[in-house]
This record gives sequence, structure tokens and C-alpha cells, in this order.
Amino acid sequence: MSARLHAVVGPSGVGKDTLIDAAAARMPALHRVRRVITRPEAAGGEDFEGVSEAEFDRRVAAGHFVLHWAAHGLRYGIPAGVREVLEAGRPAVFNGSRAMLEPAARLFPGLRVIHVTAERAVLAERLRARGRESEAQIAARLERAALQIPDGLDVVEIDNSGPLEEAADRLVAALQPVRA
Ligand SMILES: Nc1ncnc2c1ncn2[C@@H]1O[C@H](COP(=O)(O)OP(=O)(O)O)[C@@H](O)[C@H]1O
Ligand SMILES: O=P(O)(O)OC[C@H]1O[C@H](OP(=O)(O)OP(=O)(O)O)[C@H](O)[C@@H]1O
Repeated sequence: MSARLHAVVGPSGVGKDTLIDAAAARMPALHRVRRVITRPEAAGGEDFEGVSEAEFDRRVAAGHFVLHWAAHGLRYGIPAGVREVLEAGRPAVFNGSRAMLEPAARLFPGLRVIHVTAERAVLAERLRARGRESEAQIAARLERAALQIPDGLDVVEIDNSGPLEEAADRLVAALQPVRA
């Protein structure tokens, strides 16, 4: 039976990538999607493939992505290979946009959304400490902090304002297979 796809969403700086790393370290079977992003790989952060806009367009046209979206002036793609991973029975997780959840749930009806939140002051502090974005980019990211999750989806809420370990425990629980 096909395994479940999970989208970890929430405002920039809330700790999505950090939590996914923590869960992956504890769940060897979990497949962490390697996103394709129009951002130079040297920018650091998660393990992703950096491509040019032209290459991204080419891959969209060639059907390389099962999902793709734009945010923060960047484009993000989920490689189509994730379907084979799920069909092989391995659960998969990706760092997704709150704005693309409806199309994602149409394509993957079993999609589970993990909505990570934190207080705004905590977000601002974490983005500054991460040091990847300029002040203007941080302000733009904070503007999106209150974006809502569409109704009618399977959503697990995780508050990551406190210790990472507590939120990571909740994420690992949310990633467990559904038992019949
Ligand atoms: N619970 C936590 N406590 C303290 N710092 C955290 C916590 N979770 C994440 N961070 C830090 O916050 C910053 C942003 O996390 P990151 O995973 O890059 O966020 P996102 O992927 O949501 O943008 C990173 O520097 C990370 O180490
Ligand atoms: O529509 P939103 O829910 O606001 O999400 C916008 C984008 O931010 C995140 O990307 P990324 O993790 O690259 O950005 P971040 O690390 O700065 O959060 C997320 O995966 C989306 O691609």
C-alpha cells in the first residue's frame, strides 16, 4: 500500500527544516524530499538542488515536478520521483508553502499537513540568527507569518516556540503510518 505524503508548512524561520532534520534522524524509513529551488546552492540551509529560472522552466515543461510554486521571489519544485517512493511504502515529507496546499491535496488525497507555528518575536529572532536573508527579506517573510491554512485538510498543529526536542517528538508522532 502506498505510504503517506506530509507537507510541513508554516512561516519562514519557524523551524520547518530543522524539525524535518530532527525527524529524519530518528526515522530511517522517512524520505525527505530534496527540493529544486531557483536559489544558489551556496546560500546553504536544507539540502536542495539550485537551478536557474530557465532550467526550472524547462523542468516544468518536461513534467519533472509533481508540484511547484513561487514564494519569496523564488520558485520551488517537488521532483516527480516522490510518487515512486510513496508507492514503495516509504512515507515522505517536504517543506511546503501554505499557499499550495489545496492543489497538493487534490493530487495527493491522503496528504497530511503539519502546521508549525511560533510567536512572531521568536520568528524574527530566528530569521536574524539564521543570517541567510537581508532585513528587507526578513520583514517580507514576517508579513506572511499569519497566512491561514485552507479548511478541510488533515492538519496537525505543532507549536515550535519552545524547545526543539518537544516539537520534534510531536512531528515524529505526526509522521507515523495510519493503522487500519
Ligand atoms: N525550537 C527551536 N529553538 C531554537 N531555535 C530553533 C528552533 N527551531 C528552529 N530553530 C532555529 O531557527 C532558525 C530557522 O529554522 P529553519 O529550520 O531554517 O526554519 P524554516 O525552515 O521554517 O524557515 C534556524 O537557525 C534554527 O536553528
Ligand atoms: O507560502 P508560504 O507558506 O509563506 O511559504 C513560502 C515558502 O517558504 C518556504 O520556503 P523556504 O523554506 O525555502 O523558506 P524559508 O526557509 O525562508 O522558510 C516554503 O516551503 C515555501 O516555499
